[in-house]
Amino acid sequence: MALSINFWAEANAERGSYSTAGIAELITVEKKLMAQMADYGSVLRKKISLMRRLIEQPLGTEQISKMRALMPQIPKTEYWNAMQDLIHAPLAGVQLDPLDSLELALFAVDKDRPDLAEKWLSATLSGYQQLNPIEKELYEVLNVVRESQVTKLFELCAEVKSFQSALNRSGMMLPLLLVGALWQVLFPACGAEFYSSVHEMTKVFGYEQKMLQHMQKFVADNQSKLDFLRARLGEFEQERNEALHWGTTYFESPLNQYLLSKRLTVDWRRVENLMDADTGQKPLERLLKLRRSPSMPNASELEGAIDGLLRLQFVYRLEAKHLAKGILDGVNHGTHLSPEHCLDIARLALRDQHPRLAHAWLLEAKERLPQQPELHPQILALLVQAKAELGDFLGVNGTYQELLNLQPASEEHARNYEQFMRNHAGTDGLYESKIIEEHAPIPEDPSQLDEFQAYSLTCSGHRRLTAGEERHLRCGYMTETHPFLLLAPLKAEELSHDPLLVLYHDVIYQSEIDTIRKLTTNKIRRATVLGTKQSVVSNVRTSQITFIPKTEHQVLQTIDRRVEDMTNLNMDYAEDHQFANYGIGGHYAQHMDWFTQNAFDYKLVSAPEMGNRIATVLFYLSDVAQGGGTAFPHLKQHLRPKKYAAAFWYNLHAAGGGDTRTQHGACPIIAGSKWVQNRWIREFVQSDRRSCLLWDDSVATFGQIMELAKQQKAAAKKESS
Ligand SMILES: O=C(O)CCC(=O)C(=O)O
Ligand SMILES: [Fe+2]
Repeated sequence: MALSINFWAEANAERGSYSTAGIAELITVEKKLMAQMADYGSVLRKKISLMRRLIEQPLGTEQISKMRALMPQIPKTEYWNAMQDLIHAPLAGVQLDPLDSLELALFAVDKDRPDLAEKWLSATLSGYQQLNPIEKELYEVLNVVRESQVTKLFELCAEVKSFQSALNRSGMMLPLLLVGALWQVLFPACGAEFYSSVHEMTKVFGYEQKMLQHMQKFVADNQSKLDFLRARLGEFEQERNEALHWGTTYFESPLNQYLLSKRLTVDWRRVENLMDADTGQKPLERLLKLRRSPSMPNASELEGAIDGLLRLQFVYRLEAKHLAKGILDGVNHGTHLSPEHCLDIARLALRDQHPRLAHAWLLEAKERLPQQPELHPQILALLVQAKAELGDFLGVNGTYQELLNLQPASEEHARNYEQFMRNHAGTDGLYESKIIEEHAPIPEDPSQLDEFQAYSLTCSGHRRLTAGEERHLRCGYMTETHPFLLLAPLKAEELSHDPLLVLYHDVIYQSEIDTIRKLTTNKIRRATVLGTKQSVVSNVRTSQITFIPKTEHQVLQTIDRRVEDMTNLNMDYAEDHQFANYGIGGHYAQHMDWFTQNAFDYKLVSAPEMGNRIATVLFYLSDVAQGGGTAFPHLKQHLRPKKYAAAFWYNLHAAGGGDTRTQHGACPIIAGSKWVQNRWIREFVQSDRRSCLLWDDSVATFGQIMELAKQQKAAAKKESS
């Protein structure tokens, strides 16, 4: 262009006026000029077509696919390290593309650093605002950076920040949201069984919060995509309606021709690209990563949760109708169960030989049928089974009728009903109705109780000492075992004389508990019990435990000195400190702490040279909102967990044999979380502390015990005189 203007200027300057020759010359010049222009035009056309190709090209797909192919080759750790460094980098002087800043912001969100995420989101926004309109549109169409999304992310960061500070305030697990950096620490390799520990549950509860955020992001991304598509749809429809309205004259307008071709080329391509885009892929990947983490409860843990619920129901004789409304032992927890929940629980109850409980849950499921009518046949089919097991044959008959009315075409129901009628043909019971109680009646004669029943009834308070039996027990201050106790006597409450069971109050301090909580963080694992030949995970004991040697912290040695005062036993011969946490439904069924000969034979006992567990001291490191006591069925004692208290009992007879009357169990937790510490003191060498009897007092007759008491009394009298 510059060339042609100069040309004209030069021509005019030289000639000054237009002569014929001048005009002829001018025409030649004009021809040259035209040729130049044609050239220019072709250059321009080329440029335009190039630009069009550039614009119409599916944006960067080739490069993206090449990059994607390269991605797996990039060493992940280096990439993460680089990102890690970058998110902390100061912003001054850094001019990043908004896409890059957004990537860093998301990385920071992933690392639970909402503060850093906010910094990078601000950079994203300012970068975005500096884009020209075409670039902005490009970003929008590609759905990579949108102002509205960035704003939403800002809100998310603020939410995460307030959630974190709320957790800090409530003293719950602090690193709940620090998913990225603490991934390894938080996801122990053995996997966590969340129902067995509230501690674990608070952790996965935190992960669920993250999952919700990913889901929100997924919905938001797809929403933006749909919003864009819906807007285009509206525009296209409107243009088509106009065209239809005008008929063929519509295409006579070059403008309309242009609009239609533009739509069919560029606009539709954009729409296709967007429809084809993997919107929400990233949040989906993050969600999947969380869901696949070993901490996530799996089907067996779901069963464990139901198992825990059924245990609570059985042990505390709770009613399904209350449980389904969220009322646990009189306390309303504000939860409501659906027919499907009730059915799931009933199915497991039936499988685990709790037909009474199954029956009650099925009635609850039936009551709620309007919510999920499609479950009706399944409920009735299970009800038939439960009623049959409980001998309510008239009920079975009626339920079959209901089922056949509901699904008259079902050959299976007809076959089962026929079979049932054949089996019971001619029996009177078929027409007898039976009232089914949710819980079996409590036998009047305690000798009829099996061990689990006795333990359960002790937990629920149905089995306890009479006032007469309690009369002999004493409370008081203990000062004997150490001179120091004269200054700070131990508050002791006697719960049983023989075997000795004492509850000490205020024998551990909050500062010690705080240290213990720090020592046990991330160490607790699902507890096992001794099987016949090995230690096994079992529903008999659903807690999480860890052992810590006393050398690990001064506080453990201080506690042991106190235990020595409480028991007058030599703490050199004690096992490592055991800490346990029980979650909702968590329990430890009736057991004895002492080892059987079998356990010694199979070498299941650690440090067997120290002998058997002569005594136990059980510290309560927390209160428990509901349930979670320690039940001694033989002693008819139920100890409510009381923070700072500790129970002490001898496990062995004075002659060394295991005392079966020390059988005890940790009652299931209804609500709350229970922390305890076990000190298991071994038999060797305690002879100077608790003298061994030469005769076996475990098989002593009443007469022998009376004789012994008499001798001891006489000896004491002699000593004091
Ligand atoms: O947690 C309790 O109440 C009892 C625990 C217990 O008996 C044990 O760990 O051996
Ligand atoms: Fe125990």
